Amino acid sequence: MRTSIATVSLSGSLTEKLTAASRAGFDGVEIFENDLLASPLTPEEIRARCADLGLTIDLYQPMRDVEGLPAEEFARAVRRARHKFELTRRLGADTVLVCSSVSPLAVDDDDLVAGQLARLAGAAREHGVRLAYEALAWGRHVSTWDHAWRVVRNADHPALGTCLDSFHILSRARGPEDLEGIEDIPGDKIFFLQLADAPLLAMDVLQWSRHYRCFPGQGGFDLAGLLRRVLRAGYTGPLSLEVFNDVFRQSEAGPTAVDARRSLLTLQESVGLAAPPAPAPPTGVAFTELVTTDAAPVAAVLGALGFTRTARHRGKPVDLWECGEARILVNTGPAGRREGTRLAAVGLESPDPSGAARRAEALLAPVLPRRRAPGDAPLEAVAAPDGTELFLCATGRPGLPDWRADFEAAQPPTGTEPRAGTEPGAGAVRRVDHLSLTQPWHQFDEAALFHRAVLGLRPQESVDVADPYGLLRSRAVSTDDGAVRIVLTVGAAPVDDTAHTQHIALAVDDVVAAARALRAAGGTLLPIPANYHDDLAARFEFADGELEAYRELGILYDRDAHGEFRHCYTRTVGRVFFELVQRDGGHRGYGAANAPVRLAAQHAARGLTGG
Ligand SMILES: O=C(O)c1ccc(O)c(O)c1
Ligand SMILES: [Mg+2]
Repeated sequence: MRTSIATVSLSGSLTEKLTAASRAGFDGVEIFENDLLASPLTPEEIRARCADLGLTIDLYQPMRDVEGLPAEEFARAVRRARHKFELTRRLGADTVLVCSSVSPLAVDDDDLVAGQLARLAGAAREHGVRLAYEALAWGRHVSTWDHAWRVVRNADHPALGTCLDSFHILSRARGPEDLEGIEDIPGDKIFFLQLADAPLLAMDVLQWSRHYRCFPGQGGFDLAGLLRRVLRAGYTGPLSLEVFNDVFRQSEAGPTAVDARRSLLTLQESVGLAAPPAPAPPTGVAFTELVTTDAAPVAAVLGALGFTRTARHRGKPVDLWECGEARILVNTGPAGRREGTRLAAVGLESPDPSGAARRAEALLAPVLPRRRAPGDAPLEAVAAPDGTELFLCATGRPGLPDWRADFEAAQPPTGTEPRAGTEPGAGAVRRVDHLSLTQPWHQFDEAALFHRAVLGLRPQESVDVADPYGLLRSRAVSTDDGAVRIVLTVGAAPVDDTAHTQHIALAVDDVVAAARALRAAGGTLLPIPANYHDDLAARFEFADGELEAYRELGILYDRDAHGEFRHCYTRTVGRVFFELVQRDGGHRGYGAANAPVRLAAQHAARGLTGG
């Protein structure tokens, strides 16, 4: 089916919006009135611009407060409407959207509304256009899809149909019973379908709609369920995104349009209207790559965590450090990169690297060159919205390129013995428990959708985390078995350095032993205030000596219905720090309850070191 996007969903000038919609692959646009009024282009020029860009204009909108009016008011409304109909014709569009009235003058009289809509439709037809009547969820008298449809049916005019808008429908639906009957509307009387999702918020519906709409799959509505009903009704018009969102209004139109199309493709896939290569969810973390201009502190932390440098890249200044199944690449080149230390790439074990890359490509993810340098193993890689490079790996799988082929065993440097003070095994790092990646503030919803749609990870609920200097939002995406867990985090505004951290959480069997071993090897743990442990003592019962060990080492504790979570943190190097995690009994969380204390402790630690 054809895809379309309302210009109100994108930022910038009308020209910028049209260009972004076209580049992202949309077939058409809805022109929002303000975008036209503010444009220096004539309607004919807008029409020509769209044609040049390969876009049709599928809708002009909105017309407001034109129905259910006293006679004199209605006569004025018809005059206004004729101007809009003519404009719509000049744009080369054939449909004008009419929102249900919010005017205090509007009368609660369905027959009057139907009669006036029929007269407006008659006038519209004289200009070669038709009217799509949409119930705003806050309409004065008409506020539900079935009410709008009843009026349209009773008006019985060929140039009058209804416009279904998923936000207005689903924001008011108490359950599937409120959607029953959509599939019985004659398909050719559904003149238009607007799609928007939204997070499930308990708030005034107008504010909710105007500020919090998001692209399908980024909120809590069952868009696929609604779309199936509309398709069953026989609707054949465009699938059009109409998203009012404060963040998108401030973000670059190009990436937003790509995010929008990815969302729509994923929705189309879920109802059988598109068939990108099937998802091949990752089965583990092959490696994490840190890029640093300051290798010594990174090596010191990794050494204290029990990692050993086992191999070096054949052609680049990249070291492989390993401990258990956890592998970390430390990249110290090329010179002139951004200062500091950051997590630049993640290798994900993929059951089908090329299939996963083809899916990513079909869902508009930037696919990176397979070889980064001559001689490198040809690895499939895509870029996440935040720029993190995601390599799709087949470690040790015969017949497929192995990233390790680029590495040769390192000569153990003299004097680096295995970490001092470790009883083998007790606190040893086993593997990566999770990665936590701070997203640019305007890409949080996009990131969650990307990881779900492109990688096949399942998003969990989003949680708010208080930071002393702001509020973070955090949302985990993971495989069902927990083999890959990524926590996406974002600050409420452009973030400072601390909020912009990334971290690697390492799974251990015994976090107390791991923390002691780290200290014995010269590592530093993030100190946690005594008040926190006093509070823990009041909330939980611990075995003798347990809490004392947590106090001493800065270990945090959490519990859910499934099990327990014990964790502590290293110092931060550049943007990166490490967490040691003991996850027992199938605990599903990430220590979100402890995050405010951790964030405050990190701010305090930064103050102390002045860095
Ligand atoms: O918020 C509004 O006014 C508005 C306008 C036009 C629409 O199609 C809509 O869904 C909402
Ligand atoms: Mg709408």
